Amino acid sequence: MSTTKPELILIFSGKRKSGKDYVTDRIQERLGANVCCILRLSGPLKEQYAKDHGLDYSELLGAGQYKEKYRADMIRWGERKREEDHGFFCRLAIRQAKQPVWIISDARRLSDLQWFWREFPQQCRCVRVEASEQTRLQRGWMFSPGIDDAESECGLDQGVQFDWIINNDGDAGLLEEQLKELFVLAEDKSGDNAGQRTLTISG
Ligand SMILES: Nc1ncnc2c1ncn2[C@@H]1O[C@H](COP(=O)(O)OP(=O)(O)OP(=O)(O)O)[C@@H](O)[C@H]1O
Ligand SMILES: C[C@@](O)(CCOP(=O)(O)O)CC(=O)O
Repeated sequence: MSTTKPELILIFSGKRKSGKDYVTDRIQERLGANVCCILRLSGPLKEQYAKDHGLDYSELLGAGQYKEKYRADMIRWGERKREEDHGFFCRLAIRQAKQPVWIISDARRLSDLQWFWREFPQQCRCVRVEASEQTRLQRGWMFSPGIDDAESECGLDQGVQFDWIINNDGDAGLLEEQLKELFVLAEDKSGDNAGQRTLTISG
């Protein structure tokens, strides 16, 4: 499979309604879509799941309640695919990526991180988005047994050395402050030295 080699990969994780999409959208707005793309591991998963089950793919991608009706079954469906091939969704997610900075907005499992670290040992940085339970409840989260206590939500609670932990309980100013270092790194990596080399993904 052919893609374009990135200069920096920011791998985001965080609990439901912590604000992964919100924070990564803000970063892309700041860096610009020519420099930074947002890649969702759940994108190809939801696309195929929607086709197989006659569902609305764009609704599954959104922040509303629609996807929550199907979440438990989507998790099981995706885990069956991952058991056969750990890198299955990672490879699909990066297919079209051309920008020097990639944001993976929804890592959930150590196997996702391991795949990226193996393929791109120099480029990966891990970012955790955190918000209190109270904030997440206000954003529409409700604890669901079998989801919030399972690997999909807890797989990266231990065993990862995060490069940044972003608290997303506060206002825009507080968020901006916490993203400063990350912007400096991304702007540095996407500057003059941002190469456009082609690489081959194995496996
Ligand atoms: N800092 C913030 N300020 C205002 N609204 C926010 C902020 N962070 C998140 N939100 C809002 O909270 C809701 C959930 O955020 P988001 O969809 O980014 O979370 P998520 O972690 O991607 O959630 P999930 O994985 O459950 O889909 C969205 O409606 C989003 O706009
Ligand atoms: C099925 C799944 O990909 C849903 C992710 O949805 P979202 O990122 O919370 O919108 C979660 C998983 O892969 O375990």
